[in-house]
Amino acid sequence: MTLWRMGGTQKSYTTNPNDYKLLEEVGYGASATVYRAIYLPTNDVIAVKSLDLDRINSNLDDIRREAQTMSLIDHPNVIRAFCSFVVKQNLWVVMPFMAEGSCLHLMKTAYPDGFEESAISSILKETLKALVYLHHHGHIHRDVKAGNILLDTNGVIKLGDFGVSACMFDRGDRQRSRNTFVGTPCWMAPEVLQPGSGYDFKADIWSFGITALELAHGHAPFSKYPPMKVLLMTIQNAPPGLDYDRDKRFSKSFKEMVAMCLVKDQTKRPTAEKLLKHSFFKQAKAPELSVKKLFGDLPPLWHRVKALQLKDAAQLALKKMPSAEQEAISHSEYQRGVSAWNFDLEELKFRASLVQDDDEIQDIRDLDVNSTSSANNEASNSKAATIEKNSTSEIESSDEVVVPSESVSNKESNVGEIDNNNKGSIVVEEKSRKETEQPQADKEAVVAQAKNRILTTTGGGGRNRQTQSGPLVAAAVLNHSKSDRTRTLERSETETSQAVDKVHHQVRRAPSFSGPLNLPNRASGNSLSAPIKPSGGYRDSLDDKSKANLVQIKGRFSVTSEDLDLVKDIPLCTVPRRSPQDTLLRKSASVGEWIFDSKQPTPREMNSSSVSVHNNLPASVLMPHLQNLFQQTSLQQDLILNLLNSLQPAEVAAEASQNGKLPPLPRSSENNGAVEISDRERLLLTKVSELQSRLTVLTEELTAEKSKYVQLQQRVDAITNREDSQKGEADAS
Ligand SMILES: Nc1ncnc2c1ncn2[C@@H]1O[C@H](COP(=O)(O)OP(=O)(O)OP(=O)(O)O)[C@@H](O)[C@H]1O
Repeated sequence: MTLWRMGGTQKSYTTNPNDYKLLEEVGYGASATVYRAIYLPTNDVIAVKSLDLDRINSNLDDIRREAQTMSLIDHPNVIRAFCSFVVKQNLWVVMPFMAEGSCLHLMKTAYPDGFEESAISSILKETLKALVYLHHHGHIHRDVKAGNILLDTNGVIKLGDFGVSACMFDRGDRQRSRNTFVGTPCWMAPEVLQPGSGYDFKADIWSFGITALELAHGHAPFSKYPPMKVLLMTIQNAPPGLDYDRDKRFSKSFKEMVAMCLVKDQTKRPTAEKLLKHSFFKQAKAPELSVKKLFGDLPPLWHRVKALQLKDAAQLALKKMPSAEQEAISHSEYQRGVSAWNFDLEELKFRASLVQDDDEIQDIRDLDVNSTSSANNEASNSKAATIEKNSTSEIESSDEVVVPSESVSNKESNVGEIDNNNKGSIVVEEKSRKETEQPQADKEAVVAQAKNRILTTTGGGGRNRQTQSGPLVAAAVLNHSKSDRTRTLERSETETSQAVDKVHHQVRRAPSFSGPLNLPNRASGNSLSAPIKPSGGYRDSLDDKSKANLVQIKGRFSVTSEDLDLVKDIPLCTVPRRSPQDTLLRKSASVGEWIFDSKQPTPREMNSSSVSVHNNLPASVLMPHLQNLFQQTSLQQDLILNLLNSLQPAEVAAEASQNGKLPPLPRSSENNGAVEISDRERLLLTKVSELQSRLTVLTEELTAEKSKYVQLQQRVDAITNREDSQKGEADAS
């Protein structure tokens, strides 16, 4: 039996599981369940964190090395492990019991809209002290968030969960600047997403800023979105912050402090030490004055946890209900943006089924851009202009799914067909890829790699099942354990994530990525080819060019399809042409009315020989392309028709007389116009074939002339040679 001494005190704990009596569950994370427990030899109340080793992908050497480093930690604001040992397939980590749980639990229980500023300043100050200490000792925490800020009944605040912490000063294969991608998406700094660029302790400052927003609003920015979306938002959007107008209840110094943390350029973020000197923290009260009162009237932690679990379970059940019922019941939830994400799920599912890997990210990019607030640069962030709520509300009210079309000729013809009131219909937006691709090339690479990282979790190293023989901070064993998550405190996030994961199911099987991520260091070669739109407000942010490219807007959907390249490869004969009559009748119709119209002929119903050219493509892939092409052709037809109709007869007659006596375009009634246009088309075709015949004849004549010329040249050469030889003979004689 091994005895371990608590840092700074004389208390010792054994590694014999029989000395511990587990009581209630007081928390659960991605890979662990935390219990209130009694240490029987002394009757001390402690916490035991039980980690499922099956879910920990880190090898034991890493754990041990981390544990050794972490065992040196001794700070009043940093939770540390007393000891740890293996029990069956679990690793038990013994640590002090923080009777009020985490700030996240507290907010979920009683402060859904966040804490008041005095409590926030105290909580953040204590957390920052922990970071100063950790950074000073060469540690990056990498998982700073409200869920890891623990409170006890006396108002003591400790930063816990070193599951993903890293030691910067380690030797060997470790680097000063980390290159592993670990953390919780909402709290992750942009540079953490940069492949290969590495990050340092400033990543914790970003997470600290996000945590500040979390405590202020009751949730982290973007927390309702699936992880991949959060990653993209973090990269693309202006940093979130406190809004000067909307967050009136918070002081200027709080807003400034947050803005200082949430600067995308990590070099411009202050160190923890410097940040601690900010006026916001100077004013902070002692936690026992400002924090203790937060949980005065609340039931014991384990009751709260139980209630939260039940609530989560109920929400989960609600989400499994059929959508109609769900929509009726969860109106308030809809307003929070959860259902808004679900709203176009089928749409996304449809798209996910037909597009390769990269397209799914484009969906999100498009939605991201649409959701971005007017805050557009970091300078604005320094003024603490928040985009977080803006983006949320934008997305809540936004169902855009963007369908890009590369048919330039379609552009103007449909501009202005805007119906903003028609929720759920489709926007077809023309985009010049060149415009967006070039300036965003780097970002694309980053996003692609980030995406690949998300979708490919690290494999674990060899896993031994030996008893740990040294003091081990809970954190140490959590490293690399975040990939296969079934439970997380933020269940709603998980559910959202699951919903989106469902969408991505046909593209690849990915685990739920809510909560901390542990992702491979190396990006795969699967690069992202689609452009990223620059940040900006949703529809208002469309620049003039984009507006000019807009084919049609209906409702909040902005549906893009990158698939028209594929369409180009499909023979035109596979596309059923609508009658001109149909064209006239339908030219104002929403694309959305037909593009997913089940009555449209399926590829099988079309010319089977043509389709067989693409028989390696499944119908689900082919169908939308054909529909797109169908649409394209129809729109082009409409455009030609409109142009022809707009021509004056005199002009047409003049043109006709100049160019080959085509009959003038008849000004006809709506009824017979289509037939007359058809005649004209036929005549034009005849004219073209005539010209082609003439061209052929002329080409033949030219060829004949050329051969004549060659023959003549040969004869001239022969004569010249003969003359030369005769002259030579004469000279010789
Ligand atoms: N010492 C403790 N005393 C009381 N409650 C605790 C303690 N440690 C953790 N908890 C509770 O358990 C929850 C989960 O713990 P922890 O964050 O360590 O698990 P995890 O698997 O690392 O979670 P995640 O990785 O999702 O953050 C915490 O959010 C907190 O509410």
